[in-house]
Amino acid sequence: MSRGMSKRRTTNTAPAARESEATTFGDYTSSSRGSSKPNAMDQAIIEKIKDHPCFSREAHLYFARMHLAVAPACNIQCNYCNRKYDCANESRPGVASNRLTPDQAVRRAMAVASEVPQLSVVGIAGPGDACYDWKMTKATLIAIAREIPDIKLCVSTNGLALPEHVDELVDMNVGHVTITINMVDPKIGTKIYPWIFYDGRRYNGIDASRILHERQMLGLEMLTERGILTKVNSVMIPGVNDEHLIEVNKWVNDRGAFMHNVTPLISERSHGTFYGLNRQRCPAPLELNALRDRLEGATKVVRHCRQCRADAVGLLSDDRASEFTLGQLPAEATYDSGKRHAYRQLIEHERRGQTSETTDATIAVSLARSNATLFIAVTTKGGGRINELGQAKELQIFSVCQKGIGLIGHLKLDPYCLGGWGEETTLNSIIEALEGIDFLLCFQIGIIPRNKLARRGVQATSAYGNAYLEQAIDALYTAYLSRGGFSGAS
Ligand SMILES: C[S@@+](CC[C@H](N)C(=O)[O-])C[C@H]1O[C@@H](n2cnc3c(N)ncnc32)[C@H](O)[C@@H]1O
Ligand code: SF4
Ligand code: SF4
Repeated sequence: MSRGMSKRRTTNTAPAARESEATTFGDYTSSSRGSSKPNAMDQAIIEKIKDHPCFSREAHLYFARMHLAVAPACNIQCNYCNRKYDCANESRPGVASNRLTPDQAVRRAMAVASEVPQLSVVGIAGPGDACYDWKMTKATLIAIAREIPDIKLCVSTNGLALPEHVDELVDMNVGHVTITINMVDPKIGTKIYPWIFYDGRRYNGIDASRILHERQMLGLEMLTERGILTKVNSVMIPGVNDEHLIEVNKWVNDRGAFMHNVTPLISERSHGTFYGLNRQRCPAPLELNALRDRLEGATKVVRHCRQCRADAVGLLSDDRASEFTLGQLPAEATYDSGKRHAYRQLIEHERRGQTSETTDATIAVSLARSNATLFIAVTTKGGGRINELGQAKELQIFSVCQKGIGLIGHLKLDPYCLGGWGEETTLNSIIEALEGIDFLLCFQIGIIPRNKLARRGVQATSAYGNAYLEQAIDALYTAYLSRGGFSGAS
């Protein structure tokens, strides 16, 4: 695996799942821990998150977001960010193929809302900072709310300019905000932020980090007081803030953050960032997973974030931004709500189906007695099913143990290697990415790739093709336990 996943064959290593309350709106599908019905959470909050793909793990299977890249300016510098570097094939936060004016953004949103039935959220996640580039953000959000009244609005910010806009966010009915908080100790901040621009002047060093920290905490407290759900993003930077994020988690938990989304640093020399040029390493997936497992408290831990581009469109696992570039938009902006409304009706039915099938499958797991933890990769392009026909754009990685099923993360596969399982380069790239994984569940797989994977210790099977992910993982785990461990793939 490209970012260093080590091989696991243990039966009682640290479980990936937390023992906290679990609902299908949290990070884990419940198993032996009890009900998967959503009554463990306040109904008003469920209403706010149930169709927000980033604030609910379950919702990301069914609902889509779009980012409008209207806010290019930023008031701080992070050592991992370079918004000038864009590769259309690359999915990374802070990059966007085109920066949009508010008018262009509204036209794009109306086109997407007419064509993408799953769309439920429009957000501004840069490419700079939504609260600093406030005029652009505000003009865009007001127009979107007018043209697509039933859409949820969302913004992402580093927090420095957040406090002065909190009341306007409330007035504009922005229900969800993300703040990136990478430290609560300004000394650590000096290793992440070389400067900030605040109150008409530039600050460097410890002063910059101290001001940023104070503003972030104030902004979070203000949002909590006003009932806006806040997700805190933290970038895990090994050797800089990895251990410190436990402390960050406590602070944001105490200030009412709804979710904590620890994401891995993305850093390559070609990005031209300070970290990239200085060879700062990125965390390995299992390292990230271990840190997420250590986060305590009421704040939910996010495991399904895709670290999207500033112009992303669609389901988190199936980006459709290339279908809605500026050049493809109709000159006249019109919005037809028909597809979205029809989809919402269908989805209620689909959700009920998944809940009952998943519950049936989890009962079987609860009967088994074992400490085994398995790491399982699945190919999917959305809808919560194993449904990708051999052309995996990404793999989702789950752990399963007696406590339940946890999404560890996802691995994007090389976009130049998408020809299908039969091609040598594709296969090698997939095998490389699966280092440390016990099973691969896919829609179909030939004998040659299956054997190649087996030689690397990965048992591949298409026996669960088109099944719901959690149901398939539960069934596989039960079968694995019943035959007493590894004994060849089906
Ligand atoms: C591009 S920023 C835009 C919003 C806002 N300026 C902020 O920083 O929160 C969106 C998210 O991408 C993250 N990000 C940017 N570059 C990154 C990188 N190289 N690795 C990991 N996360 C990154 C930021 O930390 C932030 O959480
Ligand atoms: S605050 Fe956001 S946009 Fe600004 S430099 Fe940091 S990551 Fe990039
Ligand atoms: S970056 Fe993460 S939180 Fe933001 S839209 Fe993508 S999945 Fe959601």
